[in-house]
Amino acid sequence: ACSSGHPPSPPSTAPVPSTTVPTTTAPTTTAATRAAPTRATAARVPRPSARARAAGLRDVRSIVPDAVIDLRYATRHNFTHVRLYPPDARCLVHRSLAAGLARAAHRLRRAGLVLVFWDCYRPHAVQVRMFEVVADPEWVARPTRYARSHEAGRSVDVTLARARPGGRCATPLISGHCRLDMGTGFDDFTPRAHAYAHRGVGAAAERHRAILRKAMRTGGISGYRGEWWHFDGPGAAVNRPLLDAPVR
Ligand SMILES: C[C@@H](N)C(=O)N[C@H](C)C(=O)O
Ligand SMILES: [Zn+2]
Repeated sequence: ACSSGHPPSPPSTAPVPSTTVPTTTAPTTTAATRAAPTRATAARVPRPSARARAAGLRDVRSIVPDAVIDLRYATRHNFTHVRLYPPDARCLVHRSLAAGLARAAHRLRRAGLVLVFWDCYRPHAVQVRMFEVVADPEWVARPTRYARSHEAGRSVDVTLARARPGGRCATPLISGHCRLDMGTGFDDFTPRAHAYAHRGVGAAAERHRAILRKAMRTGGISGYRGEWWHFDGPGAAVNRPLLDAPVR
């Protein structure tokens, strides 16, 4: 469930310099619809805009340096088929998610895995547009007068990839990593996307979903039963004033 607000603000910062690693994309995507995901580096991450900082938002790369950033809503490769964010959008999360994400990423790292971020803070106007396309609160939170969940920067959409894979990828390569099989792609709004779905979800995918949930839970971040990729940080369900922060 989510919230309400203002349209995304105009750009206020220069594009974020980050390491862009060539990627092999899923066969169904094309260069025209898919921006290259970026892999966070240990290099200094530029500060988010003043408005984002005032809202308590941080660039996730300053929290999880090895995160793979694949913001689908900054491309047309998403369920709306429209680019909803500027191409240089960043993954911004509220500071209340920082410790939990760092902890989850640490646990995954020890297993040779990295977090891939599909979505983070989401401006209210984008939530409104999404709900116009899929008006089903099970899949897209209904916008209200308040900021919650993604609109408050307190929820993330994530998947897993294996770092430094040896050999070929059975699943698409992303920034030199093999994405793990999770049973469905992002925003697959079918029953197979339910976090605990069994029918039509392979044994490996079920295992991978459980690994992701467990790591996030270690960081106090709860999975949403309705979508295996959606996770809520502390206080995500609380109604808060709408944020007026740009996504870059
Ligand atoms: C749209 C999907 N990625 C998502 O985040 N859904 C939840 C329910 C939301 O909109 O908050
Ligand atoms: Zn989500």
